[in-house]
Amino acid sequence: MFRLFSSNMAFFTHQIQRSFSSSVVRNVVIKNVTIIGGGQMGAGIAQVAASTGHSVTLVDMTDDILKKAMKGIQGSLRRVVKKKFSDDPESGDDFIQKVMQNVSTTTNPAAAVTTSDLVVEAIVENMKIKQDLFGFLDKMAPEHTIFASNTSSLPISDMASATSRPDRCGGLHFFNPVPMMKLVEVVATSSTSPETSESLLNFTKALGKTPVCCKDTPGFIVNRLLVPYMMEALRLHERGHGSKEDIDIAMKLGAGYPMGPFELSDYVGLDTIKFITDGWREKEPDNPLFAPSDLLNKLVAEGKLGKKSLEGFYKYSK
Ligand SMILES: CCCCCCCC(=O)CC(=O)SCCNC(=O)CCNC(=O)[C@H](O)C(C)(C)COP(=O)(O)OP(=O)(O)OC[C@H]1O[C@@H](n2cnc3c(N)ncnc32)[C@H](O)[C@@H]1OP(=O)(O)O
Ligand SMILES: NC(=O)C1=CN([C@@H]2O[C@H](COP(=O)(O)OP(=O)(O)OC[C@H]3O[C@@H](n4cnc5c(N)ncnc54)[C@H](O)[C@@H]3O)[C@@H](O)[C@H]2O)C=CC1
Repeated sequence: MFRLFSSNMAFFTHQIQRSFSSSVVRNVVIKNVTIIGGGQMGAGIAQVAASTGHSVTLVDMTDDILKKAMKGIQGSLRRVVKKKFSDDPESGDDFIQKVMQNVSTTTNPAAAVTTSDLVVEAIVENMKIKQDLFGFLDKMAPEHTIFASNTSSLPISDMASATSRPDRCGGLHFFNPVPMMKLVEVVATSSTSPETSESLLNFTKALGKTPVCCKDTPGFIVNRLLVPYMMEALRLHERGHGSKEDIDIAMKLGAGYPMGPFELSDYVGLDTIKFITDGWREKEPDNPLFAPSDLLNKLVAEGKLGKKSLEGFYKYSK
């Protein structure tokens, strides 16, 4: 009887402590956000976080890249306010100014994380480089800081294993273009604590996005379906069964997609798609969904990476 009572007491005490500690964690509102990588995704995430009142530090390797990122954010904000403040352009200008004031830039990641509540990693899709970054930042960031990766395809748990805080690591997978796309996949590994997941979910809602919860499986939900579709479109074209233009028109007008698979691949970046499929093929060499494409390999080898290099499947002007 006593044993039952004491184990019940222990259970209730644990529950009380748990609800107390999780409510404390829940009350930590993410305010200071550090974004590592100011490319197309990092700049977009910085823009949305700054637009929703967060204090953002954007980190990249050179000042020139950061200048380009800030210019991109300003250009994208202009497109947003043109719609949002269509009958009040002065308020639109004020909004842009306020948002830009919420973003600072640096090439020093160690300094950038010292007051950070959340770090969002959006650098190149390479596990070794991401692990090195996570391991380094782990030593620099405060105890409470949550680390999130925007990876398209790599296991979050492998990045978390480079840190001493796997319970405070998770995935925040945004979609391109970040200011327009409503979804964020919130990824929990088997080590991610419920409090971390909840903080990440709350953060995505504060950004005005719709989160879905994902397990730490290859491609989460969207890319596990989108990447095989895109590779199948490539193979269809390589077999000579359709021009890229016709395949794009077909999927837009026949399936209601806003972009066809070749347009979307150029938009995302052919190097990123190659990184993803090469990585998945290494793990599942016999899976025909991840079979290589000569055309994709050739374009990437030629530096034709899509819209960002002004040529991929199609040509683009600045
Ligand atoms: C291949 C799969 C492999 C996956 C590999 C990894 C990738 C990932 O991990 C996950 C991903 O992100 S997958 C990609 C997800 N994104 C998509 O599917 C985008 C599909 N496209 C669209 O939704 C529209 O074309 C879109 C919204 C982009 C543009 O809309 P429209 O087609 O109507 O064309 P526009 O005339 O250019 O734009 C209309 C208005 O939208 C606003 N806008 C667009 N881009 C913007 C941006 N970047 N910033 C701010 N506002 C923007 C804008 O109001 C624009 O009007 P204008 O400014 O007057 O042009
Ligand atoms: N392109 C897309 O549509 C999407 C990409 N992603 C993922 O987001 C991540 C970034 O992708 P993108 O923005 O497209 O790439 P990107 O090539 O446009 O930008 C990457 C940026 O990271 C910087 N960088 C690289 N290593 C760094 C380091 N150690 N420290 C600081 N900065 C560093 C680069 O200088 C570059 O500016 C990748 O993991 C990708 O898989 C996720 C969703 C969509």
